[in-house]
Amino acid sequence: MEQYHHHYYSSLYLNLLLLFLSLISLAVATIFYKHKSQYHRHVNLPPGRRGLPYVGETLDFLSTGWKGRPENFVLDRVREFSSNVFKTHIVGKPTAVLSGAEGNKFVFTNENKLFVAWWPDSVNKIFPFTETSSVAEESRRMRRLLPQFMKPEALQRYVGVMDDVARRHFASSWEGRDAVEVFPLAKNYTFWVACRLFLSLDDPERIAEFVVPFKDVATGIFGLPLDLPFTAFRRAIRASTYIREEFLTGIIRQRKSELADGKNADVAKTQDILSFMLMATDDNGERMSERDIADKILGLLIGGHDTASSTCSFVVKFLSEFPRIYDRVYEEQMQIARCKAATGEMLNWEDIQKMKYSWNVACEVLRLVPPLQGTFREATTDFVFNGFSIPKGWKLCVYMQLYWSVPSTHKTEKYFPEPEKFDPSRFEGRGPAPYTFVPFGGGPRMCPGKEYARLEILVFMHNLVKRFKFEKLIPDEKIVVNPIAVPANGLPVRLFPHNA
Ligand code: HEM
Repeated sequence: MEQYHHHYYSSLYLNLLLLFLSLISLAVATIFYKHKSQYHRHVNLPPGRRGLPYVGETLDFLSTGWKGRPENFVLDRVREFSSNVFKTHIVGKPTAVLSGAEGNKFVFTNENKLFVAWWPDSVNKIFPFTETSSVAEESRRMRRLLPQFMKPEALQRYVGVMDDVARRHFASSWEGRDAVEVFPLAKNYTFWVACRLFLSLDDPERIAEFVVPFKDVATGIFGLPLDLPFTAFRRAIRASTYIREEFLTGIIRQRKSELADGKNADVAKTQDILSFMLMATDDNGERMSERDIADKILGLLIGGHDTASSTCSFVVKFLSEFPRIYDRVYEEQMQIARCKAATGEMLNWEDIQKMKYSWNVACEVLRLVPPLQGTFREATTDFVFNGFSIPKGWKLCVYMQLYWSVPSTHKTEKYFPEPEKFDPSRFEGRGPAPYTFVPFGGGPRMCPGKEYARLEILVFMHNLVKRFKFEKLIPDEKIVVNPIAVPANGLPVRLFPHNA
């Protein structure tokens, strides 16, 4: 009996051992096969480097931005590999960087077929909505909400409101001063416009309290996602919570009760984005939660005021460097201003249509100092771009603002003659070639705030040149990109009022 048991157990052990060994070899074979097939499937990955373990080439990527030449990260590699797509490892993931007009065209025309919206983890931690939903879904929801707010009738209405804010902003922060720091003031202006149009908030002191936390959020978004004390990232997470809980929730609740009581006589309030979000319903007839509204408005306030304030500031920089261009902008704006002088009437939609030269100047500013250098996507399927395989799951960094490309001829080609020269006439006539000038992106995901931004930049230019000439106080002030292009020292200028 004992012998039987012994025999029984030893053969059981032997069988188990054999089973175990065959499972292991099966697993090894599967992994090997998978790896091999993956390797073969993606044998033609784009050229490029992985960089250091974990951080990859992230530090290189960020430091070129801190030095004010973010394009160098891309440009150096485009030149080194003679390719307008290369692989790298930034934001903690394997990434393919696409650039040039070919890259732009490919991304704008294959949106949602080959890739979807994606943001680095750092963005997801600062905007916590993505814990319960995906970036792609939230982006779709935002895009469904915005057209109502950005439709032509609404935009036409905003011109006068923007002019009213600009007049009060210039009167309180520029007039009567010998010198100002332009960038913080431009931010106050665009933030005030956003608070007024999104939330019907019009008290400059209350608005000013929140300028700093908003700055902290914006600075932390694309930095290193190190959640440690004293890092910009930790500050951004705190600031985001503070803004949503201290600032937005109170405003949302108050409006909700006003709407419920029906005591909202103020027409502007019923037409702002907050009322719109409170009343909107999704496909199932459900209203948005307070938290959801706070998240969306935070995103809009960040995206909507930081970018445009960068452009307003660089308009001042370039106008001070090119007096002839300043004179032409001045002439154009004064023709409009003179018609209004007698009545004090606000700017309107027709006036904006007359600001053609001024808009060419702003476009040239957007070309030379684009507020956003690029954007991200995630590949939802394997695909091929310019002969190179991009595997499913890889992140794409679309570097939209590179005027250099390496077409199949391997010859570096320029889209803009003398690309470093400030020349607004490039935008006259037919303007730049398709897919070369895309500061607002393109295709289905093009910036929904483009027209709104155009209006607020032009209204700013009108109010600026109507009042002052100016001179830079730091002649060779650097530009830093962190993550939005800004003047390193805030752009201090001396003011010369026209009516002095
Ligand atoms: C000079 C000013 C601005 C510039 C240069 C700019 C540029 C851009 C760019 C390049 C994108 C990314 C497109 C993509 O991923 O393909 C974007 C997206 C976006 N922008 Fe703007 N923008 C500006 C102003 C504004 C304003 C004023 C608002 C709101 C009022 C706004 C709202 C948005 C939103 C909500 C998105 C995300 C769209 C999505 O997820 O599909 N932007 N913008």
